[in-house]
Amino acid sequence: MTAQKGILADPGREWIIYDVGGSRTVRRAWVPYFENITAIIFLAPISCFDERLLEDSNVNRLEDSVSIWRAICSTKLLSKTTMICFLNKCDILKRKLDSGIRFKTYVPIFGERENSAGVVVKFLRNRFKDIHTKHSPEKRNAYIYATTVTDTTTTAATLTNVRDSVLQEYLRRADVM
Ligand SMILES: Nc1nc2c(ncn2[C@@H]2O[C@H](COP(=O)(O)OP(=O)(O)OP(=O)(O)O)[C@@H](O)[C@H]2O)c(=O)[nH]1
Repeated sequence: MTAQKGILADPGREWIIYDVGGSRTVRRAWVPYFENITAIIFLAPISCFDERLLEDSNVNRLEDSVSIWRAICSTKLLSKTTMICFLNKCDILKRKLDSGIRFKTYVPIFGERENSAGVVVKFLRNRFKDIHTKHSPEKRNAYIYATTVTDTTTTAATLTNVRDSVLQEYLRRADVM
């Protein structure tokens, strides 16, 4: 795990940003170390729907992201943490779908829906949201964004929304307590 101090769309206020990539085992192992953190931004690379993990060729990469998201959402230590999910690499997803690769070949429950980026993103947004609702130990909101983080202009706008969502959630909880 690498840690980096940074400013997240909020001059004057520091955030500690942790990058917790790595192998499948490492990705799951960090969860208990994040008790009491304010928010998690989970990046799910949704363009990987037709790829398999390097470390385990039996596992689809999108399904791996779904299962880690489920594990994070259901972790009791993180029950007060605001969950933010970036459905990332939308540009690569669009390129793949436009080239004729069928999403339903890899995700059969997608069924006969239209094979377009908009429809796939909507489907995945609902899937990630449903998992969050079903598995959260306590009632809370999830903030799910479709992103292409290499597009720095739209990502700056998304991060401003994220900051506002985190603040609103923080204030809402302070009010409730
Ligand atoms: N086109 C595109 N490239 C991206 C996007 N997000 C990250 N990348 C690139 O993808 C490469 C891998 O970066 P990450 O995805 O952050 O790294 P990672 O988590 O170790 O790798 P993955 O498991 O492949 O996601 C880098 O070259 C990034 O610049 C995106 O939304 N669109």
